Amino acid sequence: MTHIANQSAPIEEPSLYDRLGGLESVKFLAKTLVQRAMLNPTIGHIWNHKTQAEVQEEISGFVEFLGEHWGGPHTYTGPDMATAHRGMGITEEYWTALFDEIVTPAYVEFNIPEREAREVDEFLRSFKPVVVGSPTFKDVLQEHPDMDIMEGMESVGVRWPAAGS
Ligand code: HEM
Repeated sequence: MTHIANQSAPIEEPSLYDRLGGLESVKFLAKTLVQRAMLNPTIGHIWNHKTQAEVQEEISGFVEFLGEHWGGPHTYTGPDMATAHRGMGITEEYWTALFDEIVTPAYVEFNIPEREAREVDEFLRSFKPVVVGSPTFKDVLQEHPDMDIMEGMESVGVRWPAAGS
């Protein structure tokens, strides 16, 4: 008598990526969130001077980023989140608008089950310390008109996120 029947591989939980519905769902989520962010009265201005290509690239990068973290077949090659948002001037108010007016309502509207919605929400919110609080790069320059732009805000002592945060 063998025990082969008991030795089957443990059943692997499907990834968040698959539970959300795979590539089409993640793409839809990424493009809808960015589209609504651009149209939002509180944060839309951040995209005022973005070109079509820049916005399209941002969405592709967002899909790669979410796909990689959520267990999909993606590799994100863009900048880390602090670098991507440093100098953008994202405030607490903008963050609240993003979640209260765009992200949270989307869970209900797109019938994302409670467990998946919670995982998506925890994931997105975990980036708050490296998305919120940077001054705009132009504000830093105006305060330090002789700053070497290529050396960045760090060169005039503006460190964001602050070390250890
Ligand atoms: C109010 C909050 C936010 C605003 C206004 C915002 C805005 C932006 C903008 C305008 C870009 C494009 C940068 C560029 O063209 O160089 C960008 C990049 C990006 N954002 Fe956000 N963002 C916010 C929050 C978040 C959150 C919570 C995440 C989740 C992790 C996120 C993920 C990304 C990613 C992955 C990119 C890089 C895409 C790439 O370069 O490949 N953002 N964000």
